[in-house]
Amino acid sequence: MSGTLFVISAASGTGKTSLVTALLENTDCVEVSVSHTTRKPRPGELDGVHYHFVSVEEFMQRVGEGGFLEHAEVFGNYYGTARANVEKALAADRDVILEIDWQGAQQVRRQFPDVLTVFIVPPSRDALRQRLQNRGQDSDEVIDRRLAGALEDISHYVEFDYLVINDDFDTALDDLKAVVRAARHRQKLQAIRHLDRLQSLLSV
Ligand SMILES: Nc1ncnc2c1ncn2[C@@H]1O[C@H](COP(=O)(O)OP(=O)(O)OP(=O)(O)O)[C@@H](O)[C@H]1O
Ligand SMILES: Nc1nc2c(ncn2[C@@H]2O[C@H](COP(=O)(O)O)[C@@H](O)[C@H]2O)c(=O)[nH]1
Repeated sequence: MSGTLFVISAASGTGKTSLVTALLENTDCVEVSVSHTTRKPRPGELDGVHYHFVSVEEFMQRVGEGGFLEHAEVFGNYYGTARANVEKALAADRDVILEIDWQGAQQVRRQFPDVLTVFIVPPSRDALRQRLQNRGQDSDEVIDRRLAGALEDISHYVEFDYLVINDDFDTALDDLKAVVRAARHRQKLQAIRHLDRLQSLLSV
């Protein structure tokens, strides 16, 4: 495998989907893995695009078959990353982004020691609440539950390789792009891609 695997995590509402969407618009050779979830679609969410929306029975069957690279329960719903698509993309030298929570990130780290993990940090609790409210897709009860979960999410920041503060959107996007660019220059990957050049430079 020579593509780079990225995990991008954040407390719900911080802006990771917005940042990843903007990143994909002008970055080649990177794709985002579409997760499976038992959560019901929000208005405007499409099956196969935002998530693969499945029943609890179907989800559990896939778990039993070992079809998920990682899976977790978040806010009372199940979420998981299909193993096959990720492994295929990495083998084709494509970078893959997993937008998953800290529980999933822990599982991925154990299987892919070279994974690069990024935690997106909101500017403040008030800003996070405002973003969840402005998004207008969750009831007040769900927003309260997501804010309560945010503290647990944020307490895991120490486990991540990079922290990006999403206060000003464009600054955060630039920071995320810089992480992706730097990852592509890691010695281990560059040595594989430029082996002929390196051998020729070193030949006597
Ligand atoms: N830097 C920013 N400043 C202000 N608003 C922002 C910023 N980044 C994102 N938002 C807005 O915050 C809301 C939440 O963003 P988004 O849905 O991308 O969050 P998320 O982290 O992916 O949440 P979830 O995990 O619940 O899917 C959206 O309405 C988005 O437009
Ligand atoms: N462990 C995983 N977590 C996932 C996955 N897909 C999404 N998520 C996380 O769930 C919450 C809530 O997402 P929402 O779309 O319902 O707001 C958020 O933290 C996501 O990062 C996954 O495949 N595995």
